[in-house]
Parts: sequence; C-alpha cells; structure tokens
Amino acid sequence: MLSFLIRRFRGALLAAAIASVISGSCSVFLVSQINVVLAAQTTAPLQGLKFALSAVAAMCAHMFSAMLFQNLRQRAGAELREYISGQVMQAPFRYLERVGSASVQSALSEHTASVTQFFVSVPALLTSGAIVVGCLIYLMVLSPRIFLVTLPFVALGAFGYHLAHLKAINYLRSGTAEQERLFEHFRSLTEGAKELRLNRAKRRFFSDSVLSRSIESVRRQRTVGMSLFVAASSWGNFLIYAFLGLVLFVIAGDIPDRARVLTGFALVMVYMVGPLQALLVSIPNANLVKVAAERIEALVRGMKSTELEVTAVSEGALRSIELQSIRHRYHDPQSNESFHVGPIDLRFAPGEVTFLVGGNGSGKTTLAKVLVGLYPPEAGAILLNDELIDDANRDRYRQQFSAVFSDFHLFDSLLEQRRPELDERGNRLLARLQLLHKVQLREGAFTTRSLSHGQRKRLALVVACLEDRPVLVFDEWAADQDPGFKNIFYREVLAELREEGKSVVVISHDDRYFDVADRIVRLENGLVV
Ligand SMILES: Nc1ncnc2c1ncn2[C@@H]1O[C@H](COP(=O)(O)OP(=O)(O)OP(=O)(O)O)[C@@H](O)[C@H]1O
Repeated sequence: MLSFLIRRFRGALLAAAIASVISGSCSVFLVSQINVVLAAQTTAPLQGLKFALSAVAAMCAHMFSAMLFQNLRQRAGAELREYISGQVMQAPFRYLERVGSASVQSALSEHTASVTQFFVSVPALLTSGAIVVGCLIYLMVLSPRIFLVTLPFVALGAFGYHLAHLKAINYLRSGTAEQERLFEHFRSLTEGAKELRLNRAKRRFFSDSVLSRSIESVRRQRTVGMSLFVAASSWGNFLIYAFLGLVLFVIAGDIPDRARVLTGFALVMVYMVGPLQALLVSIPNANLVKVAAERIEALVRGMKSTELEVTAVSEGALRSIELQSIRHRYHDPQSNESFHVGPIDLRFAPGEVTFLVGGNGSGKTTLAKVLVGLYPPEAGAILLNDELIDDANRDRYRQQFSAVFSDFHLFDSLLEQRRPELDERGNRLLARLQLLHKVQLREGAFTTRSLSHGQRKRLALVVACLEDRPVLVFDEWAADQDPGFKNIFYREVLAELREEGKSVVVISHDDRYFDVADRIVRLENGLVV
C-alpha cells in the first residue's frame, strides 16, 4: 500500500524530501556559524551575509517541503479512498458479508487517515534526520577523539529503543484490531437504538460489558504502545545529556583548542535534542502508518476478484436460465457447522412466475443469491441461454436481474442518466402504489426517503421495475404490506410482469396467493422437495 503510494507520487515526494534535507542541512550550517562567531574575536560582514542567506534558504526549503507534503497527503487520501471504494465495489459479495461493514468503514476512515499521516511524518523525519546526521558530522570534524566516545552511546540508545519498539508495535497492532470491533459496537449504538431503549438491563450490559470494555481495551493497548515509545525517546534524550556531562566534566581534559571544541559540543548537543526528539516521535507515528497500511492491505487482498466487469448489458433476449446441480455452503469456523444448499436443478423461462416457498432457514434467500450471481455456485453450473456462466461473464449475467431482497438498500436517486420518460414512468408506478402524495421522482432522484418500511419497499419495487431487466426477484416483498397492496402486488403487478415477458421469482410465505404462480418450488433444508 505504502510502496504503491510512494511509487505513485515519487517525483513530488523526491522534490519534497530533498527540500526537507536542504532545510535540515541549512539549520546545521547556521549552528556551526554561531559556534564560529562565538569562538572568533571579531566577525566579518561576509559571515553575516552567509548566515542571513542560510536562514532564508532554510525557511524557503522548509515551507516548500511542508506545503508539498500537505498537498501529497490530501491527494494520497483521496486516491486511497477511491481505490478502496473501487475494490469494495468489485469484491466478491460473500467476502463483504464475511468481513462486515465495520472493517470497510474503518479502512475508509481511520486507516486511510493514518496512512496519509505518512506524508506529514516524512518531512519531520527527513528534516530532523538531516539535522541529527549533520550535527554528528560536525561533532566528528570538531573533535574525532570525543566523537568516538559517542559511538557506544549511540549503540546503547539504539538497542534500548529497538527493544521498546518491538514491544510497542505489538500493542499498537492489537489496539488496531480491537478498534475494528469497536466500530461494530458503534454501529449497534444507532442501529440497535430501539432495543437499547426498551430494555434497561440489556442497555447496561451493552454499555458496561461490551462497549466500555472495548473502548478501554483500545485505550489500554494504544496507551501502553505509545508510552513505550515515549519511554524510549526519553531514554534517548537522557543519553544526550549524560553524554554531554561526560564530555564536559570527564573526557574533555586538556584537549587542544578546548574552549572552541567544548562550546561547539555544548551548542550542537543542546540544539540536537529537539530534532532528535522529533525523530524519535516520528518513528512511532511511522509505525502507526505501517499498521494501518497492513490492515488496509489485508482487507483489500480478499477483495481481489477474478471476474471481468461488463461494459454493456447483453443484447440478446433471455431465453432461459438453467441451474444444474448447483451447490452452496455456509461454514462457521467457530462452531465448525455448515449449512448446505443443493444440489439443485431448476430452469427459469421468460413470462413465467416462480414461487420459492419453504420454512424459515430452508435456503430460499441463499438460492436466490446463487441464482442472481451474487454467490458463484461452489459446484454445478449456471447456463444463460445455454451459455455457461463463469468468471468471465458473471458480471454480464448479473445484469439480467433486478432484485428486492429483504435487506434492500434504497439510493436517493435512480443512479441513471436523466431521462424525462423515466420520471414519467416512475411517477405512474408511484401513483399506482399510492405513494405519489409522499414521494415523487424528479430528474431521476426521489424527493424523500423518509418513509415507513412498507412504503420504502414499495419504492424499491418501483426502482426494480424501472430497471426493466428480464428477471425480477422479490424476497418476501409482500411481507410488510397491508392486504390491499399484497393484492395489487400478487394479482396485478406479477400478472403485468408476466405479460411483459419477464421471468419473476417470488419468495413468499403467502399461501393465499400461491395460485398466482405458474410453478411452485418448495425448499426444505437446502433441497428442493
Ligand atoms: N450470510 C450468512 N452467513 C452464514 N450463514 C448464513 C448466512 N445467511 C444464511 N445463512 C444460513 O443459511 C441458512 C438458510 O438461510 P436463508 O436466508 O437462505 O433461509 P430462508 O429460507 O431465506 O429463510 P427465511 O424464510 O427465514 O428468510 C440459515 O439457516 C442460516 O443459518
């Protein structure tokens, strides 16, 4: 993920990185000039000019790199969100069901924000890095003997930091994993608002034992992780002052040019504390970026689809859809239990109304999902007009269907190019379903979606009819409708769709209307009986 972003913006990143290093180097040069002036008896005007030019150069380089990095951050955020959204839209539907919406939401919000933080950490890392390296070089030039003494200190500091760092990153990783569970609980806060209000005991349990525990766990893991990093950077700071004390009071002795060397060391070491701290702080930030990038990568990896996206809907008219010995299986790894649908053989033809009936949990919705191509069959074959459906043409196959599942989603518009005739047809259908006084279709968008559940379902029916696909699937559409609308749906709408030559699949428990069907398919425990 990060390497992709780095490759994508490598030109601008390189320019901004060079500017950061220039800014850091100019700062070190300024400090060295201060030391020269402090040690000299007089100051030459040329030195003043050099100092002023370096200060201006440091400012310009810093400004340029910071602006460029901010710009890159926004561009990277936008591209990452588009990339993840694109992957989500083409991901296998079953995979999305399995990972759940909380993982997708946190990838799009929290993790994306963390990854783009990289573009803010980099200038700090580079500028501070350049200052620290520059300072060390200056110290080496000033007194190679004293500088050699710094090496064990650097090694000691690096070792201590590395140990803390390894421990900290584990805490950050598990904190991020817990946070995804927390996002799921946040969703329950709004989606389960009714249930939580109606039952005080459940509300308290959810609050104390589920939500607070998860919030606390994220807080604890992140606090421990970040505290370890802070402890490590404080350790680095301490070593600087310990080293300075050692130089000033123990090692210096009677080295040549004592005053100039010691002033230089003191000045540079004190100056280095800030950038070193920034450097040490930006390392945990870089780790947060790494952890977030790993989460996004893990999520997106499962979204890879081998299907080809259709560019145009198939021209040929529907003649038949055949399911040949198709099977689907849900497996729960926790309980190691499975539910099997199939083997099932069915044929669907135009102008035919098929009712899919059976008890709760008998597999009707699952079969419908296999039929419309949301679940590729795990065994058996699907044939559209005698053509075998596989990954190469599955997306084209799905374009044959309009479906209203029980957990349907209503977009606020038809998501189609504006067509006045579409508005007219839609409003006629809305009038027919007695919704026109509540909602209208204007320029392809609905005037409102604040409707009752039954009304929203009627709106979903209108959307499905307007799509004008050869096959329509209704999953217990009539379950929430009053008798009048049930009658319109079963006796009028289905009859009209049949007249238009549509193949209609209706999942239903309304045995009063079973006579409407041309064929009834009864499922029991995943099998047609
Ligand atoms: N997304 C899923 N993940 C795992 N198992 C599932 C999933 N959806 C359904 N199942 C399992 O598959 C079985 C059949 O479910 P399905 O929704 O197909 O039944 P149904 O006949 O449509 O039931 P109902 O009449 O209650 O809507 C259920 O027992 C359930 O355990």
